[in-house]
Amino acid sequence: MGSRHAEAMTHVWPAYGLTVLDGDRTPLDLETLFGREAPRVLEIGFGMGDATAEMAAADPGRDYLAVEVHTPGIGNLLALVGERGLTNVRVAHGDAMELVHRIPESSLDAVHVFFPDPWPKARHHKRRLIQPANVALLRDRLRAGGLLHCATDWAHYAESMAETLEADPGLVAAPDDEARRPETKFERRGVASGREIFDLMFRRGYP
Ligand SMILES: C[S@@+](CC[C@H](N)C(=O)[O-])C[C@H]1O[C@@H](n2cnc3c(N)ncnc32)[C@H](O)[C@@H]1O
Repeated sequence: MGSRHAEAMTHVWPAYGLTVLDGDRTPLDLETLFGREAPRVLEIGFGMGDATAEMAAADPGRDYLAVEVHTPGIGNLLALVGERGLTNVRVAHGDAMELVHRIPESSLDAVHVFFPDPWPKARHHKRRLIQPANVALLRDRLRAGGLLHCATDWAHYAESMAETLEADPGLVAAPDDEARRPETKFERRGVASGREIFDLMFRRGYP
């Protein structure tokens, strides 16, 4: 771990970090976690977190709960949060779906899943994040009208995402929404390899 990350783990993690333990189902009190009442965005698998920090800095009226399993990414986002003085980001270390179980229903304004691991081999598709049971859980955590925004540079995953999202009975396609997000690190890699970028946006329907 570099000194920048070590410093962030010492000084930023205690205030803004959250460890996700497998099997822990204690409901999260988001108002206490963020210290205010505001619309909330969940970002799943933020990688190194540069895009997350950029979005949170440009969007101070909303709170960002960002979850990642990769330790260097945790250190980097914490360092960015400290350096940029961001008070609207909380950094969760652990499995995203374990965290989702702890988020109250109808409490999120948006869920971002940007460039999740594509698991291209057919025998690994079951490891993909965007699959029916996970989508149902994510949709329940959104408020009515809340946005589920997925992006990928893998055409086959985009097709399977579209099928899964369209099949969910509580989601409505939002084709006219603008894909407003910074370019991410994995997106840059995909573009450099000549791959097309797909943004899929769905909103939770009103009951
Ligand atoms: C392909 S990278 C994309 C990172 C970033 N969103 C970007 O676009 O640059 C996928 C990320 O998801 C993280 N990830 C995979 N499974 C996860 C899980 N179950 N919970 C949290 N993060 C996960 C990985 O560690 C990795 O950093």
